[in-house]
Amino acid sequence: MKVLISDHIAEEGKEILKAAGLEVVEKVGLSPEDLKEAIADVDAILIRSGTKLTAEVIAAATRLKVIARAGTGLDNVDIDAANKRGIVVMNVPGGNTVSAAEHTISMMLALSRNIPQATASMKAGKWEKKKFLGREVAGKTLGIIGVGRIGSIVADRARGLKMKVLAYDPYITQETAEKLGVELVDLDSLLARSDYISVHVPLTKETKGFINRELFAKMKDGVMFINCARGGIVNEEDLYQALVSGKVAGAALDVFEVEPPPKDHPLFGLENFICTPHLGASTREAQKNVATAAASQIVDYLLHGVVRNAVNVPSVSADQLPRIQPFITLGEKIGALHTQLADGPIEAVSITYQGEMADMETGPITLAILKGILSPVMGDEVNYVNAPIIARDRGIKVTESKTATAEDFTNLLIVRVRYRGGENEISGTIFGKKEPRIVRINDFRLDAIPEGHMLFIYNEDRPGVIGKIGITLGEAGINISRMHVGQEPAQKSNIILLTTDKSVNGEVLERLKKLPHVLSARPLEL
Ligand SMILES: NC(=O)C1=CN([C@@H]2O[C@H](COP(=O)(O)OP(=O)(O)OC[C@H]3O[C@@H](n4cnc5c(N)ncnc54)[C@H](O)[C@@H]3O)[C@@H](O)[C@H]2O)C=CC1
Ligand SMILES: O=C(O)CCC(=O)C(=O)O
Repeated sequence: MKVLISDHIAEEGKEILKAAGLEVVEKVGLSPEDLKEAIADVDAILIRSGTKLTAEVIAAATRLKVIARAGTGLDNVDIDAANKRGIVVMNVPGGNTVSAAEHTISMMLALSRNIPQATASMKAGKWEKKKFLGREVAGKTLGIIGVGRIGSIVADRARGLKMKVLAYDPYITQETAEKLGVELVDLDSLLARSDYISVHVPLTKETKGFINRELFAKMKDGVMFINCARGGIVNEEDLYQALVSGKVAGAALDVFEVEPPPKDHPLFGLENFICTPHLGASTREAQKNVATAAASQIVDYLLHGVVRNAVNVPSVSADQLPRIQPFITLGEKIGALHTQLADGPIEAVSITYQGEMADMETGPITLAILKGILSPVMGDEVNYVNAPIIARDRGIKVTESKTATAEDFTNLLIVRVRYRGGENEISGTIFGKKEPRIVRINDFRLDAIPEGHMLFIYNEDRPGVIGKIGITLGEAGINISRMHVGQEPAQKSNIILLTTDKSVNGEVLERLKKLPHVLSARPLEL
């Protein structure tokens, strides 16, 4: 499988991809047309903020399965277009948080002490000591808009600098604010009371153009303003006016509405404006973190089907992942088994998580079950992203429930499927730490490893049936590697699950079906 790297990514990330046996193609700085060509035959793309994955580019990516962002923001990716194509979009939230927060603090201090301006002045041969009179941050008030991952680290560092920190974030609780040592206030109070204001919200429909003329007017005279979050949150024209009028004494931007901004951007002409070219995450540490995490996520998804940090699929947290991964495999196998056992189109799926599973993140397991159900019919067209959409479009009703106890097992996954004309129930568990087992099919108890070419036989419980099946397969040169027999004494019937070295079909299958006391035989691929 092939991975396209279209932005500058730390070497450590590339090494992870190569070590996993993936072909790595590196093409940085492509035009949209060249990107469309380069993305056409890759299975994954690894990007930062430079690559614009528009709907048009995504439409050209006929093999693409995963977009991984070595960083947080995904505003350069058309996620709706990816959803429609069943492409998993992943990011690495948190990997560059400290770097972005430190950059914000650097911007605040650089603004306060005129460091960029003084550097430029000295390099121009001047010694303008008087001109660059600064201000201390100690004892001043910093207003943080959006106290998530980055905003809260900025708050922590600012408190270390002896600043008073106000926060506006309608989505955090008073308790969280207290833990962070910030005073949670409404937006107007923050604007009116802060000497410095720093924005740390995501760019959304709600926050686009959020910091505008009206808000600047409500700020303290001589406030200093910093945006290291996303361009577009601040109206750049309104910021320009506020800087020219002196309402805002200084502003620092790391991010712009259009990146890179036009060379003649009006803000560049202002002495009290400083900027960096989206450098918040550009540290060795952050780049190593995000590149290795994004690369591992690509490997996990392409090679093991495990989704981490996906924005369009419920993610599994890193601490839950080792626990949940075997259940994802089990869920997918049970789903695929159901479709192959159903004698008509599937109408409803009812999933019960029992025992220790009940307190896991079960969302990804449900997705895996749906993917398993749809895969035998749709092949590669279905994945963890589009499985619930396809299921819904096909009128498959999905319900989930959880119970803390699980009969004789520590964990039990019970999937009941109603198809037109009947119902089947399959239960599975994980033995040890990661061995998936099918432990019940309808009323039959068994202990089957769900993998490879299998044969499902339903027969009357009479002596000699198993021997005849073995002989029939042996004569056809088919080797049996495992056999599981489940008994239903009340009905005097058995099910036999065989694992074979080849798939069983055609004439051999017909001969098996005609054996005395064999009621049905069907091949399964798991
Ligand atoms: N300059 C750079 O290189 C980097 C920039 N970023 C950007 O930094 C920003 C923050 O990132 P994180 O802290 O990781 O995000 P986060 O999701 O952890 O935090 C965002 C916070 O904003 C709050 N929020 C959302 N809408 C709001 C609104 N209308 N008003 C007030 N608060 C609101 C949320 O409740 C949340 O607490 C994002 O825009 C991200 O794209 C992230 C990494 C590097
Ligand atoms: O990759 C970068 O340099 C930008 C990082 C960023 O903005 C993000 O992670 O959201």
